[in-house]
Amino acid sequence: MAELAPYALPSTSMSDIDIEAQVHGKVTRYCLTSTALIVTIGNKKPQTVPLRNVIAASYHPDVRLLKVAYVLRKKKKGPLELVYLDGQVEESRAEAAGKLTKTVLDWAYKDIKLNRRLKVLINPHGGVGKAVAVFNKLVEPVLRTAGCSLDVVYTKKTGDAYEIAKSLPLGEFDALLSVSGDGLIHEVLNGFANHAYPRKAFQTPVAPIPTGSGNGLSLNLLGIEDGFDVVAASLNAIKGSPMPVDVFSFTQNGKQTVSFMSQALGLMADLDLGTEDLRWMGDSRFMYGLFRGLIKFKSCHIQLSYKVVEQDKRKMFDNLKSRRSQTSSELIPSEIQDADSSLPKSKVGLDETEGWTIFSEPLLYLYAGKGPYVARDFMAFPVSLPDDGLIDIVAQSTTNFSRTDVLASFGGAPKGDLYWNDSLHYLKAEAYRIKPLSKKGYLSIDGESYPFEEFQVEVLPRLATLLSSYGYYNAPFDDVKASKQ
Ligand SMILES: Nc1ncnc2c1ncn2[C@@H]1O[C@H](COP(=O)(O)OP(=O)(O)OP(=O)(O)O)[C@@H](O)[C@H]1O
Repeated sequence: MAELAPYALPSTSMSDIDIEAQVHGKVTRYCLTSTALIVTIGNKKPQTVPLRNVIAASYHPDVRLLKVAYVLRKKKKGPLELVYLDGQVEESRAEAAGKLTKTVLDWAYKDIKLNRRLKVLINPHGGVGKAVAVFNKLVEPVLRTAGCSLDVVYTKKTGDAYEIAKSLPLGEFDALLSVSGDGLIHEVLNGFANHAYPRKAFQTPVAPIPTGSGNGLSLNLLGIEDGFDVVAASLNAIKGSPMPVDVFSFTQNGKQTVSFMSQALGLMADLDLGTEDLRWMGDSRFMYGLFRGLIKFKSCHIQLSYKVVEQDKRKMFDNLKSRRSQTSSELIPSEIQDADSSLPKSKVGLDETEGWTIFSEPLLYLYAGKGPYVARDFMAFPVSLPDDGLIDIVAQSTTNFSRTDVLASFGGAPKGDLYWNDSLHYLKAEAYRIKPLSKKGYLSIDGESYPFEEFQVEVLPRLATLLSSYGYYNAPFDDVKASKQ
């Protein structure tokens, strides 16, 4: 997990909040520092629990019971696990125990609302079909221990999540959790777009709990180490801060849909939609699809045109670095007023041509979207920013480019190395258009299949809200590659 900024804590006398309790007959020592609770059980090695990982702390004077709960990685590369410690405190330390739990709770939830009210949608059939068991065993205990109230709905079919989001009572929930892959989130955001108060609906922070096959959104928010860790995702649901993000307006045959992650054609759509029958492989199916597609090495017959804003790779890389140095307080979403509650109007006409560029090289694939990771093995948009008002477009030309080159450069795909490849056109645009030049092909929108027909995509700046523990996408992009430029 990347380093989170330590909380700025009030000064206090540390000796007052360093106490002992009997936990299952073992003397357990709790010592609060400015960034962590250090717990030493018996003669064991002390556990350093970052305050962000503490989810509950209480003292019950009638039975002199000190209760602390946190999530911790017990093994270096293992998942986060929920730990409860209920300890008996000596009478002489009762006051100190009360003070310890109050201080721990104040600091562990600094600027974060306690007891969040969560709407939870669970797709029992997402990914490898284990969402219900995972929720019951790993997610619900963490959320309940943190005192969250849960309104849980199991989706029964495609469209349920859309309907729920469309009529979500606003103001009743602090966040919406999607125990699913990215497909259900696509439905939720489209439900918000069709809500009676769309802008306000979009202010409901969404937090993914990754139980799908790709889980790109979770990877982008939590990073490669924690992106598939449902306990890390639960911690983000409890403690993450609202982060405004751009989404896209996708218009096809006069119908507007919201896309939040990616649009893919050519090889990149084949490896997603062409591998639906291989869901049992988990996210390895994407790599399998990639190799299968590279063996075929089919050109993608489309006309791409765009309204470009930036295509200097070095500049886009520098912008990424400077965005990461901003503090999260500079990124607080602005309140939407009632009067401004309709969806933003399209600024780009469908027949507008001024300021548009037509890309003329033959393409292996076109990939456009937001959020660096599209899968665990593939950082497709390494310089993507959550709220720059632009869409990142990757156009992989087949000119001067061989199958061997592609395979070689895909070795570094998890770290975004392809970005620096000269035959890969990477640009940021306000909008783009696709005209298919052949009859057959796949079009993937956020991993879902759409007709292989003409469409236009435009950015809807900072419309949606996600919960984030970082305030940016947690996808470190290699500086070493940049310095080679
Ligand atoms: N009970 C259900 N039975 C079948 N399909 C469902 C059900 N509930 C929702 N769906 C549909 O399943 C689709 C995929 O769901 P989800 O996003 O959870 O997983 P996934 O597609 O495996 O993961 P990823 O999108 O990460 O590849 C959603 O688009 C949704 O419409």
